[in-house]
Amino acid sequence: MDSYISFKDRFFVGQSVKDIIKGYFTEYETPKLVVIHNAKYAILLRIIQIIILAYSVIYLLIYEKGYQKLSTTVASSVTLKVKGIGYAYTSENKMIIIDGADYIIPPSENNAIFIMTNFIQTDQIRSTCVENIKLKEARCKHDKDCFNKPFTPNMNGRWTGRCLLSPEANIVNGTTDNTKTPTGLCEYAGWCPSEDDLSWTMLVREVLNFTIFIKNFIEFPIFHVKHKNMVDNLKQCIFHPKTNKDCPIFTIDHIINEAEKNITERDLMLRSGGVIRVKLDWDCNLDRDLKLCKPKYSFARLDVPFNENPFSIGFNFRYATYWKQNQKDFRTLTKAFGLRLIITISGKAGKFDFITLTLNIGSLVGIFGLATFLCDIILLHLSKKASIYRDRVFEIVHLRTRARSAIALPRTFVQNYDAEDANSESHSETELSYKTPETTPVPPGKTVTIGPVSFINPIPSLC
Ligand SMILES: Nc1ncnc2c1ncn2[C@@H]1O[C@H](COP(=O)(O)OP(=O)(O)OP(=O)(O)O)[C@@H](O)[C@H]1O
Repeated sequence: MDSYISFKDRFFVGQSVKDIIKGYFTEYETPKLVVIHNAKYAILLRIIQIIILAYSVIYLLIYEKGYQKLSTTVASSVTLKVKGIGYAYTSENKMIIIDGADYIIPPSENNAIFIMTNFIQTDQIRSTCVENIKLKEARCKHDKDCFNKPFTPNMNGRWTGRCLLSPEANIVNGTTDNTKTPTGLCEYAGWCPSEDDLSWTMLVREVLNFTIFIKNFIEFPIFHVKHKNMVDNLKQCIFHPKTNKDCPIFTIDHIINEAEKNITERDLMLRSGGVIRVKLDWDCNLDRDLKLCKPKYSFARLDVPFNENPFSIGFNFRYATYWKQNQKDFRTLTKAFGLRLIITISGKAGKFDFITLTLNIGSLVGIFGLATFLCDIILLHLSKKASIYRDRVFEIVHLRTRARSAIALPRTFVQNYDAEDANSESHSETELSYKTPETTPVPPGKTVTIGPVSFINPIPSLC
């Protein structure tokens, strides 16, 4: 019995494979079109088609430059140079002049620059001295208070274990408190005296008038195009958003105003430092003259505003310069506050490309088919006589009684049939009409013969 079934199965499988192969070489499928004679739906279809056509051609092809090959890969180099003379007053009210070599630290950086706008300088020598009064852990009454103390991040040297009585340590709210046992401060060995950042800070004046030259070279490697942000006949200039847009030299005032609109915040940025992002955005149409391709400059503040009371405000760092005198080591410790400008370059370029154009036109033709799809949905599901249209569009094929049920209705029948409203619409061939593919739900792999026509496995329909 089993062997009989397996033989039968094998026979049918073999037969099916044979049918498929035979069908593959003797016939092919082509979609059948149904002409819908109905002015209302035909007009709706044409309107949708016109909208799609206008959107595709005007927006996608022309406005979005669908005919161009795009590249966002850009190789770039930036050099920055700041010029301007500033000045500051020392604690002795002496004016000192500060130039570019003083306030640009370090002299050169990659895609960034630091401009010192405020600083604290402390001349120091290697020695032993009293700890900074700001350090609570350094307060002591006896030497043992300073011995074997754990490390604290703000200590200025290695503690020697001695407690130095210090009148400063008894000052509370600006007055000396003589009621309590006099307290002292621990002694440390290291660079003395310690820096006092509550003391005199030297604000660099005239910073807002400093100018920064942003020199940018770019390349779009895909198109082998090189370009720069300087026009050929560039003369000494200062950037102005309306009158001098091509000038790559900006005042610090312009940059800080663009990056921060609040005047108090701007003032604090000059005192405590800040970080500003400078963005050069290139958008080049390589089908036009390369000279027309210019970057857009934008400035934004990156550090947290002071009014949000962040854990760490502004931007600062310390550095030291060393010298020797009478065989003794000296250094000047500088705590520098200032503006750090970070430059970012982004860009895209487009150039006419036949392959891109062909591919985009292909996609647009695909989108065009959306009009018929939308009309079909309305006609077959939302219209009053949807069931009548559905009967005409979808053929139901009964395989077992194929002679009776597998009917492909003749075209004359379709033409004579009043689909929507026999009184209001005629069926002449000149009437507005559109075509929709007709589909027949037949189980996959089955061959259906209707009169002289055979077909295999049609694509499943909307039904
Ligand atoms: N920050 C700036 N503000 C105004 N002009 C600047 C600035 N940086 C450079 N320049 C001017 O732009 C021109 C080109 O500068 P570049 O640095 O390429 O040449 P340079 O001869 O090395 O400049 P310089 O010796 O004056 O620093 C020079 O005339 C220079 O003075």
